Amino acid sequence: MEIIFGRNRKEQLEPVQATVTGKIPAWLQGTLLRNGPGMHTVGESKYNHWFDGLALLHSFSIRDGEVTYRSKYLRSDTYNANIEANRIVVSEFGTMAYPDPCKNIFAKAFSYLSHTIPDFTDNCLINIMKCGEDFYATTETNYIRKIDPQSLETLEKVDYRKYVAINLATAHPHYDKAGNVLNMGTSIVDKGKTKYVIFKIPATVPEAKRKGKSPWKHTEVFCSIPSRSLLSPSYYHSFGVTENFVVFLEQPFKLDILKMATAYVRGVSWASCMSFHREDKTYIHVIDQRTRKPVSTKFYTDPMVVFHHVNAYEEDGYILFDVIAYEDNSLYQLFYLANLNQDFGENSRLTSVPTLKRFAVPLHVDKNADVGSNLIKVASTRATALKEKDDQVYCQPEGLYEGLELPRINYSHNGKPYRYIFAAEVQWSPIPTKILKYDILTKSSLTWSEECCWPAEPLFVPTPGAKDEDDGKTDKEPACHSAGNHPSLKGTIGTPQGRRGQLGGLSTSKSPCWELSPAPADCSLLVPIASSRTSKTTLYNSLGELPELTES
Ligand SMILES: CC1=C(/C=C/C(C)=C/C=C/C(C)=C/C=O)C(C)(C)CCC1
Ligand SMILES: [Fe+2]
Repeated sequence: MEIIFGRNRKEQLEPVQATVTGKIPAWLQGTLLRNGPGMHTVGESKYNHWFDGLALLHSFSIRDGEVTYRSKYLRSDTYNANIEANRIVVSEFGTMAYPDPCKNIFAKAFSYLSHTIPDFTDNCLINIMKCGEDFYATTETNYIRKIDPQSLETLEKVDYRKYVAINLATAHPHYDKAGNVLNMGTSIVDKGKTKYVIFKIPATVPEAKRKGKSPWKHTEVFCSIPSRSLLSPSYYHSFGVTENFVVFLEQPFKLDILKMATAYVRGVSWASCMSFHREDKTYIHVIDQRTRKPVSTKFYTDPMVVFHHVNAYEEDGYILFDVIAYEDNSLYQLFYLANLNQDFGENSRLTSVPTLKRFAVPLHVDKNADVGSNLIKVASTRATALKEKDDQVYCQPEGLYEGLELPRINYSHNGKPYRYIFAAEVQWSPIPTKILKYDILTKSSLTWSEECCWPAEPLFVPTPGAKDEDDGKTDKEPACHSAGNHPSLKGTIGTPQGRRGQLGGLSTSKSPCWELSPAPADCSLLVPIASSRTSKTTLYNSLGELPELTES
């Protein structure tokens, strides 16, 4: 089987009716929005990395047991400039581009250097964020783009920097019950300091307070944590929250700001300005949401690379938090299109397997505890936290499961005790073949797979009125499709099958990106993301589009 990555996708502007196999519960009404790279070549020019591709928005509208699919490219300034020039003119994660065809790099470089940090892309391909009633396509730069969730049209561009001093922000915010957004970003060399900023975007602002101003004006800095280094802040893709705390990992996967400031002149990509420092530690910052200050104990663990926090919660004076950890940054390396397209089998092997790890952090450290003693006294985990000198605590995680990524949970348990993780199973290859349900309590797991199916990030939607954490199926409705009939994988949702083997998939969002509908948008459906009996299958993964697979 030949696997072709980075082939440009056509947008599907008119909604098409999907073929539904099985039966979708009648109460399932809503739209699943997904985002990801869809175009990797513009004219003769090609992006280098899969994360560079131009954002393609997808929607799956489910109503009365039927599904319609549509897709549309995000009309970002980046997209428009590229299309107009018929070549890539805006730099992305793995591709440095030159707007001036004569490559008059010096004039350009001066203007960049005078700002230290260049103007980044607004190609928001990673996720969809909900702020109040509004939806935004997001990436990890300072720009996000409002979108119309029905028509998938691109609306205004929001520059975070106007409201909070950050240059980068995560695409995995958290949401509280009221829908307020909690996110983190990095402020680079601003007034001589580099710091990580936690900020809150209110879901709504009363008109009296708002006085006609944009609700963004009410974005509030919650806390900021100084970076250990002015010129090499950590890269992070997500963070954890509990009811009272925020957990932030300052990991030794870092951005080199000096390299970034000169990348344009040197003709290298942003990705080349990131490196893993395996000799360094990973610092675990715990921020008390009530005082808005980091706790004073210095927690740390061994070097690792984490993209996805799964969940975190408080138990008996401890914080337990779960992440998918790697031993290095090989994941990013793997997604270079050159690696993906050539000899896929060998070049696409991860050098470290993504592993679910549980950490435990004590909230009260007994000053008199012996140096070397384990401060973790909860029976539920084998994770340890060893007391050291000078208020330092060395945390060692408990390894729970190897070979999973794109984790999701029942979001009503976000920040709270929980038991189940839904994820894509990935062993040594970045292309998942199974959906996994992992039970943290019994340490047992269930998987679903089917021939010619490459699942994306699963999404758990609870049954309306569900009591059990993993109740995502109504007894009145049969589960859909073959996978849905698996009694124990109930509640996991893939994306409905579309026409001619076109299937949807993936969203990296941590919150339910369902919108609209007076009926509850909850769902308990498991449909394979990609299941086609035709010889051509188009898939989307958690980043969006997966490659086209052609059977030979
Ligand atoms: C453009 C740009 C960036 C883009 C990063 C991207 C696009 C990351 C995607 C990560 C994903 C999808 C991870 C999945 O686990 C940086 C490096 C933040 C900073 C410089 C400018
Ligand atoms: Fe992600």
